[in-house]
Amino acid sequence: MSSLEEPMIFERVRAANFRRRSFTLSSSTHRGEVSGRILDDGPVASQSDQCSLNYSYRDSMDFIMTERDNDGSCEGLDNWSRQQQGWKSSHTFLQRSRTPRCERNGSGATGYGHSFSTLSSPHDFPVSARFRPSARKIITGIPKFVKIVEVGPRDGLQNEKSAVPTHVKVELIKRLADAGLKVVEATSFVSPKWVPQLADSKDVMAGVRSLTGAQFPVLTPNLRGFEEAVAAGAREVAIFASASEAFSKKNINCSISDSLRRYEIVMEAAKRHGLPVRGYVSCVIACPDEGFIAPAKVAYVAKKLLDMGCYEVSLGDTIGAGTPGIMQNAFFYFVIKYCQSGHLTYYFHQFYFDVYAEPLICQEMSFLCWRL
Ligand SMILES: CC(C)(COP(=O)([O-])OP(=O)([O-])OC[C@H]1O[C@@H](n2cnc3c(N)ncnc32)[C@H](O)[C@@H]1OP(=O)([O-])[O-])[C@@H](O)C(=O)NCCC(=O)NCCSC(=O)C[C@@](C)(O)CC(=O)[O-]
Repeated sequence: MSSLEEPMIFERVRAANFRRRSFTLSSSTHRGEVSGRILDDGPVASQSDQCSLNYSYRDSMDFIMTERDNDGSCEGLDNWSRQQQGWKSSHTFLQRSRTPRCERNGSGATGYGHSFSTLSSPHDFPVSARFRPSARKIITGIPKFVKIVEVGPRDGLQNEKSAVPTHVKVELIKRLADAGLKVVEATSFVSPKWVPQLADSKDVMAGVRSLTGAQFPVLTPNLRGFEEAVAAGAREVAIFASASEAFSKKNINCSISDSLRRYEIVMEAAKRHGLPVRGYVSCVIACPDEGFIAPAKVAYVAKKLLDMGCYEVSLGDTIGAGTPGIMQNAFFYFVIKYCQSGHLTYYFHQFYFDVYAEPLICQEMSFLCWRL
């Protein structure tokens, strides 16, 4: 067991904070309503299946099920991806408000401090009988331990309106590590035109390079970022793709497929340097522009990242759209099914906790759901 895999008493977390409460999720965009309860010991209790989905979510699932290759590869996903080009969910969000978490000079954006109505989603669509046992197994099989990846110094500070002085960032990182966090994402080596808040990444790394007892991965969007990160002393990097085309373009100014090609190059360089690479997939449940994202798209991008060599892929619920129902139903089963050899984590934001578990943990963090 590595130092990252610290046991955490999950039952205690649940018992202390998951309050029983009722909720109703409804949508005016389609005649759907999903209702249920968040239970102390499990997620959604019931669903009223009145959803009328006007795109073939089930069909896409079946397609992938049948197209999966005998050797376990996911050529079927590639086929599906090609066939679905231009696919758009006809669903839209009902958003009570959408307030970008940051003002940026450029158009790069991932910070969506959302507060929106949760709707019945394609992910809430009841899974067919043959999926059910595995889905249950996934839910009951988690987790023996929890891995926390603290991303505040990076994801948090990238959204600050005013510049945080470098020494304050370094002190924050030190204190987070002192508090026992074993992985603290320190900064990003991205374009300062896009994220001016993290323009001091080299100096931040200089301040934390000598720290021991924790890992300090950094985000690298391209080869240039990777090389600068290595020169600054980074010993682990992360690459970040998206399951949403719109988000990919807004965040890193390229399509999903271009980003994957770019990351292949970063990965090759990382292998030469012997550096571990973590992967992110943003918008795994929903995108602020595209609406709900098909799990197949998520599976496709996650698998690509794992295949190219990421030791772990974090599934980013970027705008906090995940609900217990979504988790219980097709979504994770589906993604896991096609990333069988991989290691997946669930990346959620404080929003999730606010809604479902009180601000138990007041940091954005990744949550180790299961090990495959
Ligand atoms: C990817 C690019 C660079 C493409 O940006 P671009 O404008 O398409 O690329 P470019 O190659 O034309 O470069 C533009 C300028 O940036 C420079 N440049 C180019 N690369 C670098 C670099 N590495 N470091 C420093 N500078 C760089 C480059 O030299 C050039 O400078 P100029 O010639 O105009 O003076 C840009 O879009 C970018 O930096 N985006 C980063 C956006 C970002 O950091 N978003 C937040 C992180 S992702 C996230 O938060 C999601 C996550 C991980 O938390 C999970 C979740 O919640 O979903």
